[in-house]
Amino acid sequence: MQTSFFKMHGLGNDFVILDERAGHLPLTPARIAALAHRRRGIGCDQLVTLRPACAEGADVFVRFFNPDGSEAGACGNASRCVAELIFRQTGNRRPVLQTRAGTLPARIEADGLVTVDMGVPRLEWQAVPLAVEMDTLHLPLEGDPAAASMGNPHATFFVKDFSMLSHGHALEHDPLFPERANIGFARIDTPEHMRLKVHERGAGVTEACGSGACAAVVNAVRRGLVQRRCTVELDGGLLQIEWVESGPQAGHVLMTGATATAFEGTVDLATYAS
Ligand SMILES: N[C@@H](CCC[C@H](N)C(=O)O)C(=O)O
Repeated sequence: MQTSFFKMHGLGNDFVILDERAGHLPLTPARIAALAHRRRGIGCDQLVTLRPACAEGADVFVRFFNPDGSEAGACGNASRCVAELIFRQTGNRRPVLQTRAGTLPARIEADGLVTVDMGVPRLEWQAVPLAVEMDTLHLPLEGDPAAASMGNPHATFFVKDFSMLSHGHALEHDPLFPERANIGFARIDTPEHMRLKVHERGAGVTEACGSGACAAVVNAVRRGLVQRRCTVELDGGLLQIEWVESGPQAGHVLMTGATATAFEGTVDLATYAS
């Protein structure tokens, strides 16, 4: 079964994008993991599928899968890549993406960067989710992280260096996080600039994590460490994040950055584990 795909990335956070708008593909967690494998498959941080939208005003329904086969409610960089793809296919500079985490309006900027409105962060312990009732601004873990949901669960540690990165896997699986969590390590350089590395749930350390950047800025603002507009420097490049204070988008988190297409191809799904 020959299926065409796009290979795109946002700051080196890379995606295989499969189009299911003309019919569902036989994708299982095992097949997704096989396709995402770096040596035996196409290789990606997330596999993304496009289906016809059913939410009013949305152009496409987007789903995100980690290389371990698990599904994520949100993926910021993949959302920006899909917005860019829809723009290329339709000329629409303001595509709207339906995701499990909500309907996300996007915008292709005049300079080619792509902005996605990631919606309003959820800060209640049940929404992250956390295992028991607690203050999401101070989790009872060594290093005093804060938690937030951007449609997927994040914990942010504020650090002086990145020596804790190797603890990412153990922290992802900490019993505090019943659905596991993406673990960010943020070094605050100035109130307008932070350096961030993220161990992603189901994927490991990636070159960039868009939802992780949004969560890090939200948590840093809550701690009084940065301004609501902040540049986040990831291994793969820069994201501009704004947690909007007032106006019609008040409370929403906007993320702007570059996207790129690496290549397009076809793959025979039948040759991958079902
Ligand atoms: N790369 C992402 C996040 C992908 C999903 C994440 N690993 C999860 O399981 O929640 C991004 O750019 O946001």
